[in-house]
Amino acid sequence: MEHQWSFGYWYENVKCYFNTIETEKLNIVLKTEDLSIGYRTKKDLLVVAADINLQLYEGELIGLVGANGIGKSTLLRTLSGVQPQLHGKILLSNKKLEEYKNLELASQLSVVLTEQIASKNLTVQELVALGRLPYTNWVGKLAEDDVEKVKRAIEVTHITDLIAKRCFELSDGQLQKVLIARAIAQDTPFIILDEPTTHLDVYHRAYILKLLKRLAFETKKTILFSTHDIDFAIQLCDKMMVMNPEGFEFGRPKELIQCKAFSSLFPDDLILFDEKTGSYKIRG
Ligand SMILES: Nc1ncnc2c1ncn2[C@@H]1O[C@H](COP(=O)(O)OP(=O)(O)OP(=O)(O)O)[C@@H](O)[C@H]1O
Repeated sequence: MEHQWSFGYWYENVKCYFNTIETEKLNIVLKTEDLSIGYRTKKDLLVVAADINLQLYEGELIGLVGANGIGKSTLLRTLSGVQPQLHGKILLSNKKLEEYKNLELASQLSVVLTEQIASKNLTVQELVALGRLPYTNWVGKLAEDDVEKVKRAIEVTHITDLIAKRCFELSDGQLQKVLIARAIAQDTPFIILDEPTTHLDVYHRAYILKLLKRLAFETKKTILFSTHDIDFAIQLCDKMMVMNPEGFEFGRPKELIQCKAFSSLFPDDLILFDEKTGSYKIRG
């Protein structure tokens, strides 16, 4: 097993872990210490991944990639507090995740997961406005600033023509954009999205990922998303996390290409990673 030196820790299961010096000036938004994720039933324990030591900084767009079933959703659900960790610590803005009260957490972290939403009877406008709930008074009345944030989120996600529709009337791709709009309206320092581009056409995949990139850069938000669009993620992300059966690799896309993180992600009988273009090609 190879080891990688990073911030004074040896990570047993990490082949490549890069965290370049300039990011040390920025605030750490999320930190995990010896995190294990998975599922506990009465009889069994399924450890999906262990020894996850991560530091995510403000203003970073981070893409999480890996093969089907490797544990991306499990990790994102654990980091969002939707399911408990098996072991280790998750610190969000220096405070343990489990110590947050619901409303306080909702002002720090917005989440777009793949689960079906319960509120499909709401109109698009109403669903996006729910993003402001952590900030409104007890009757849920929106102030001028809330209305402006909802309007802006609707505009930047290109869903203005959908606002009067009820959510059950939307296509999967349209609903995906609406959920992203709700997260943007929530205006939190940290955003987690599980496969935000799955149902989108190629133009809107690029559009949404560029929007997330701009949002991270301009508003210093930390945005972590999982994706199977590895090529786009390589082009746009500041950092990437590659999950594989041996553990994970973390760093800038260029650094990960150099340490062959993408080349060894899938069996090479069908596809090969082209380091020059940063994309997969079908074997001839
Ligand atoms: N509720 C659950 N209970 C038990 N095991 C689960 C549960 N949900 C997922 N798993 C298992 O955990 C592992 C990781 O699943 P997960 O959904 O996190 O993978 P993923 O990387 O998001 O996959 P995909 O790319 O296919 O969406 C898989 O082996 C899966 O079978």
